Amino acid sequence: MPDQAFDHGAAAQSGQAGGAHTAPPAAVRVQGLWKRFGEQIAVAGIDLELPAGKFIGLVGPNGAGKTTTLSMVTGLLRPDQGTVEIGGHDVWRDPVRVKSRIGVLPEGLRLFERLSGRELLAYSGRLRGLPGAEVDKRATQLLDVLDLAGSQHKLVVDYSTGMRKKIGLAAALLHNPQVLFLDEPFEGVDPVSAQTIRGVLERYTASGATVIFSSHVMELVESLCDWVAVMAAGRIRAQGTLAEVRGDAPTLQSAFLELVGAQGRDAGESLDWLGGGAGR
Ligand SMILES: Nc1ncnc2c1ncn2[C@@H]1O[C@H](COP(=O)(O)OP(=O)(O)OP(=O)(O)O)[C@@H](O)[C@H]1O
Repeated sequence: MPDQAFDHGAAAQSGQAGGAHTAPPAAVRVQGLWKRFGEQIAVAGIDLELPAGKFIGLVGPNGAGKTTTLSMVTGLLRPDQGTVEIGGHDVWRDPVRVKSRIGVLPEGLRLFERLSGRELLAYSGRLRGLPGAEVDKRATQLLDVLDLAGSQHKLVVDYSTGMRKKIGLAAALLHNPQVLFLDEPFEGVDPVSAQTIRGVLERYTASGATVIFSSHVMELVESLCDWVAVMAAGRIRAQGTLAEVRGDAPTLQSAFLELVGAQGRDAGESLDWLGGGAGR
């Protein structure tokens, strides 16, 4: 069970007007977050209030600003402006406290390639301050559940894409964080491994923890998440429960296309050279 005191702090400090029983406490609170890279505004002053104990999807098209947002929220990239609180603590003012309570699986994860999977977990666990015997126990269970036990002594450099995601997930879960951030956790993962990852995450949220993951695969988000934030061109276009964001649309995919203004873009005449027969 994650350390609930942390989330209670969030409830107390998230300033929920109207008092008791109105909304679940915020796991993550983002206010006025901005990031610019030269001329490019990647994140344009977003506000987010992500409830605790939920499976949350941050969705948006390529270049929407999801990775930039998650990097700023998890203390990996300094915002130009704005604040981020996790469990009521400011990520940039109180980074050690916050980082001890979160797990992160970043995009383009860099791992220690010359360690075996088990050594990587042992190293991560000790870095997190866990006793050796506890690290061993947790690592054995995670390797087993994630179907990596047979490859635990293989070097990470020899792992496949899906195996890398799974060992990265194990490292992010080892210290039993209260909030887990995953950037595109299912990208490049086969259906069997995806199902395994999904099972682990569902079990984790069932204990009261929060998962926040980015994706552009709507079917996946629709089947996994109870809460969704839609991002496009650096802004949040909608946030709320799956039902609220979907509205009257038949699927999240169609609601999403409407929200990001991408409906009906087809190639028309512009790709008239493309195809088997004509013009050869
Ligand atoms: N380090 C950087 N330097 C310059 N521009 C950047 C940098 N990182 C991101 N950007 C730009 O910021 C915008 C948002 O990028 P970001 O990677 O956050 O989007 P995303 O929603 O994660 O996209 P995708 O789904 O394709 O991964 C893009 O226009 C991108 O080119």
